Amino acid sequence: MNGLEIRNLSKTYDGFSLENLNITLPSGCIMGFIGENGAGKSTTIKLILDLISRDTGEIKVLGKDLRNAGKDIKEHIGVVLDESCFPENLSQQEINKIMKNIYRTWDERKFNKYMQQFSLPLKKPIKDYSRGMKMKLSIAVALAHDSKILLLDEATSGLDPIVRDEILDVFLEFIQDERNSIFISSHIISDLEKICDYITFIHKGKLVFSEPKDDLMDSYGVLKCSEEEFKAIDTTAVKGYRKHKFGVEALVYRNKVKDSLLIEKASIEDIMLFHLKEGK
Ligand SMILES: Nc1ncnc2c1ncn2[C@@H]1O[C@H](COP(=O)(O)OP(=O)(O)OP(=O)(O)O)[C@@H](O)[C@H]1O
Repeated sequence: MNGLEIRNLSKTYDGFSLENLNITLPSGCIMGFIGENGAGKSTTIKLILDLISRDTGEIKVLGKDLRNAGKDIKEHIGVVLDESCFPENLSQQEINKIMKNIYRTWDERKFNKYMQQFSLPLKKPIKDYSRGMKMKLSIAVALAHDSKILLLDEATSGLDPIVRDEILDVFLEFIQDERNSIFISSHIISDLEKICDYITFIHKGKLVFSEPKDDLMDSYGVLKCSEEEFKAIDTTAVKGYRKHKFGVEALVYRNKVKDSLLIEKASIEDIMLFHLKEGK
């Protein structure tokens, strides 16, 4: 079964449209969701959760449309949005008590394990937490109710590199169970490159690509060459380029460029940035 399926999803706001989005996230996989500020990532995640209403299209989470799914399915969806939504005067242990009443699937032992692992204080009220501490609490809650899918909107922003690395390990551990999956938006593309199986890129509300990370990294390379060498290349081999003082840097399809030219590995960030420079 797929963790997430989106078919022909559209939503229009005054001055912005998310158009005809199609995404499939198989179980056992992590999908990174990337795009510039205002591309439509949070809108998509809110649409998936049915927090806002879609204009057209189909969305299935764990095989069900959340518009008419019962409470059961929601117990298995872990969500972290980019701001904390817990009452600020409560401590982690008070949150624990509340969650026990909200989720039949609440696993107190697991929650406490994460509280220890993330070094979160037992009694301090959340209002006195740092931003990173609030994020860690939200992630622990998302993981502690037998979630089968995590929907994460900028869940690691504001965390330092050491904590982020620790959280990425927690995510990798989570998908060891092949029934589980993760859909995560982030501007920290190097993090996504480390853990994701699929990368989905949207730009101005439109899907640019949604593909296995390894396919993207195998297909593209960064060519560094002189202007003369660049002019000699088949234009269909070039996805985007920039000129600088010493020549040209271009994102190219590896199999369309002759072997004698030096092609370096392209990062996901390169692939994203050069797609935006297409034809320039
Ligand atoms: N409730 C709303 N009413 C009108 N426009 C909205 C509303 N919510 C979002 N938008 C618009 O939708 C567009 C996409 O916003 P969204 O928050 O989905 O982007 P994003 O990709 O998550 O950006 P960021 O990386 O900055 O978080 C923006 O132009 C935003 O102004």
